[in-house]
Amino acid sequence: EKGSAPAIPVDPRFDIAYVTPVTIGTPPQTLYLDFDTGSSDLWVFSSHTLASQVRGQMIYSPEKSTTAKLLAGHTWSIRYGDGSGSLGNVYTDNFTVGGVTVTSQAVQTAQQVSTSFTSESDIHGLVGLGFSTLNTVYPNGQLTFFDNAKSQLDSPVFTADLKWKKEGTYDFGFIDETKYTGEITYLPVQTDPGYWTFTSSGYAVGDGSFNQVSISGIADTATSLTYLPTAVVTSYWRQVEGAVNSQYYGGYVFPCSSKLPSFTFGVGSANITIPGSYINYAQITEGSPTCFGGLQSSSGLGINIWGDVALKAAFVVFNGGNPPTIGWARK
Ligand SMILES: O=C(Nc1ccc(Cl)cn1)C(=O)N1CCCC1
Repeated sequence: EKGSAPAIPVDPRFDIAYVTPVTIGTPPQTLYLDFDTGSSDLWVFSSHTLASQVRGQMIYSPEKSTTAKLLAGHTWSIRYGDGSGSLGNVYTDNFTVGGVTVTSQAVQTAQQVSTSFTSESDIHGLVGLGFSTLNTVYPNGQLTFFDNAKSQLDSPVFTADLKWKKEGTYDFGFIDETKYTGEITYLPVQTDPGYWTFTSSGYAVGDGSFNQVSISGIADTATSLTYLPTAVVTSYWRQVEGAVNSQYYGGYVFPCSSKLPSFTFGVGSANITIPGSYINYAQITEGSPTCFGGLQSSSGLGINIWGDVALKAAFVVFNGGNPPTIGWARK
């Protein structure tokens, strides 16, 4: 089996996130979910979510699905790197993405969600695509959609072709050669504790010289920006006149009129170049001459994160084979 589904930018003014249509249950209920390689819970806004915390989201109602089964005695609770979170209980039901169906997928129904989820009406939940070891369901951890689907896929892979302010694609079970140029460079993945963790071989700012330095980080499709070591980020923003690391705004801001340099990162002996335009993330407020950078320091996170700002510059293969690897190609 194989399948494809669109990755639609939420608020295409600045690619906050990407959502993908899925159907759950019988008859099928359609929701738009944020596919997240940085976590491993599949949770949705539901008929169980506090009414005061639902603001326009589509919801999954298990009581309207003839194939839904309560996973009795199971609960979940998750906290993300930006401080947002959700919690609730668990059903199993049929779950379909791009024509690939998993029967009896654990679908975590939210009873509570934090304010940032309530205020984002275009995101109706998340599909975790990290390793199942990260799943928060208690007392028995559940498998991700990808882990459940893997055995029925033509190849145990999924790919991410995210795009700048445009609709991209998630493919399952195959590698679409038309989506990239040149070769795919595969790197080893550290699967402990459960992220797609790989080591980049270095970086260059604009047309500058390449700095060979190992940067271990996670590929995270649900993190909007990219967070790298302070030394790397400082050397980037030093090239932008008027850029400052603002305590007030919580990161590097710069004059929106700036022409930003590109940022190149190494993947083995190859490299990926993020155009400067992708690093101009957004005006700090509507109409402001000050913009917020898409490349920020990871100090304080304890982890480097290659988020959407980096991922959308590449075609990325998440290979769930034995051993798992991650592939990068230019496009
Ligand atoms: O919070 C996240 N990433 C993240 C991590 C660190 C920092 Cl500073 C900011 N963001 C993340 O992946 N998600 C998934 C759903 C909502 C947020």
